[in-house]
Order: sequence, then structure tokens, then C-alpha cells
Amino acid sequence: MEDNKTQFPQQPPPPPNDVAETNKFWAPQAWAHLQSVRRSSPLIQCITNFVSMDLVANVLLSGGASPAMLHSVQEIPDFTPKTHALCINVGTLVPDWLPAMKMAAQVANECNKPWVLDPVAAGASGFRLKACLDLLKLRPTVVRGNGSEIMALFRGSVDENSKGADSLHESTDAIEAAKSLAQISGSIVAVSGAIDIVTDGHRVVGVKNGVPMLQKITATGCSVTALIAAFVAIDPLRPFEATATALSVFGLAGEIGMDMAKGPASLRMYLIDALHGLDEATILRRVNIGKML
Ligand SMILES: Nc1ncnc2c1ncn2[C@@H]1O[C@H](COP(=O)(O)OP(=O)(O)OP(=O)(O)O)[C@@H](O)[C@H]1O
Ligand SMILES: Cc1ncsc1CCO
Ligand SMILES: [Mg+2]
Repeated sequence: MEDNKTQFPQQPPPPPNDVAETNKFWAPQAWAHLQSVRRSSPLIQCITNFVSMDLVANVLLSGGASPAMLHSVQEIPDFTPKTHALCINVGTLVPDWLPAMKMAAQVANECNKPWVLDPVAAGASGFRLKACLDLLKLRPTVVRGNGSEIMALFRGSVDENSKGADSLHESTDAIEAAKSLAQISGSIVAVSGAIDIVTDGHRVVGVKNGVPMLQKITATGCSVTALIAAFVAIDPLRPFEATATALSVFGLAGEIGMDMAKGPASLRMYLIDALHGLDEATILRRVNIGKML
């Protein structure tokens, strides 16, 4: 695969508004996106944190994509143009990594490749917040964080009570912040939680798939951000739709995995199995995406 425009199948045109707000639209759309990822196996470059590397790569593989965890400045000019999307995650940020993140985002922009930002613990420190805000200026296609991360980005201030990578807020607390952030940045903004929120600054949908135990496995948020990159890679002109379906497919894999799991460790394993095995009938029956507000 050389080029998104020539290699990926065209997605159907958007439906009328009343249909677009229901599962009549979203469930077949989720299946079409997953099938497209499985068929074309987009190459996703991940500059991600040390904690998440293994789970992120395995979630991308079980979703049907090709992960590449390359983060050296020296490799970006050669490699980033070959990818179909880029995922940047600041989870274990040190100053040495920032030039690679910024260069990769710039190369992705120059090559018209979508890229996705995961602002892990954005409000934990001034250093991290500034790094995230600088990356936001490079116009990510999608920003996906938990409630506290999206609120810290919107406010532009360090959170005195920050719990680091974990959220102190419900995703629904961050709806207005997410809408405003999307309007200011031009990015699609997704807030994960019991209901995942996705907004382009005007439309807001809620994704009601998932299980609470996903919060007890580190880097499930990082992994769903990378899956969003894979879905946006195969439908780059409709990042709002691709973000919502990626969150739903991941959450549904969590629900199916939970039927077999005994706790977080086995859920981690069954989540990967379930994502690999997801079929059309299950997606059409269980995807749960709807309009918010
Ligand atoms: N209460 C919940 N019920 C159902 N699903 C949930 C719940 N909380 C989180 N999830 C799901 O868990 C996944 C991770 O979301 P979370 O908000 O925990 O990300 P995060 O805080 O960025 O995680 P991490 O930083 O560990 O990667 C998402 O798919 C989300 O939909
Ligand atoms: C726990 C943790 N700390 C920094 S990154 C990370 C992984 C989840 O975001
Ligand atoms: Mg996170």
C-alpha cells in the first residue's frame, strides 16, 4: 500500500441526519470500518509510552492493522511518509522524545496522513501540559483522552489534584470542554469513560460499549487511541465517524472478553482474542452509538 487515496476503498456518503444519529447507521458503519482495516491492514506508526507499547501493538494487530513502534528522529523522514496514520502518546514523556514527536506530526501533515494525539496525564505538570499544547498546535486529526486530560487541555492549566494517567472526572463532565477544544483546535475530540464522547465541535455522539474493568488494565486508553488511528487511516475524510466506530469496536471487544475473564489480567488476554474474532452479526447487534444531549 502506497497511498491512502488509491488503496483504501471509498466509504459511502453520509446518511440523512435522522439516520446518522441511530444504530441503523452506526452498526453497519462500524462493521465496514473494521472490515476495511482487516482487508487493507494500514501501517500505523506509534510513538508511544513504555508502559503501553506491548498492548498497543497487540491491539492494532488483533484489529487487523500493522503496528510500527518507531520513534527515532533519524528514521522519521524515511519512515513516516510510508505509514497510513501516526499515533503520538506522551505517557512517559522526556524532553529527548519531543523533537521526534513534533517532526513526525509535521511529516504526517506534509504527507496528508492523519495523526492522533493521546495527551496522557496532560494536567500533571507544566512540562507535560506545554508539550501537549504544542502538539495540539500541529493540528492532530483526533485527540483522545480521559475526562481529566481533555479538561486540562481545554483549561490550559495544571490540575492541582491530578492523579496522573487516571481520570478524576467522568467523560460526561468534559462534554463542553471537548466541544470547545474541537472548535478551537479543528481536531475531532474523544473523551473515554463509561460513555465515550466524540465531537467535532458541533455534533456529539456517545459510545456506550465497554466494561468498567477496562480501567483496571493499564494502557487500554492508549490502545484505543491507536485503534482510532487505524480506523481513521482507512476513512481519512471522515475522522468523526471513524473515531466513534473504533471506540465502539474496542468497547465491544471488552464486553465479549469480560464474559470469559476472571479479572484484569485475563480480560487483557480475552480482549485481544475478542477483537480478533469480532464478526458482523455481533457488531450489528451490539454496537451502541447514539446522539448525546
Ligand atoms: N466505566 C466504564 N465503563 C465502560 N467502559 C469504560 C469505563 N471506563 C473506561 N472504559 C473504557 O476503557 C477504555 C480506556 O478508557 P480510559 O478512560 O480508562 O482511558 P485512559 O484513562 O486514557 O487509560 P490509560 O491511560 O490507562 O491508557 C476505553 O475504551 C473506555 O471506553
Ligand atoms: C501508568 C502510566 N504512566 C505513564 S503512561 C502510563 C500508561 C497509561 O497511560
Ligand atoms: Mg490515557
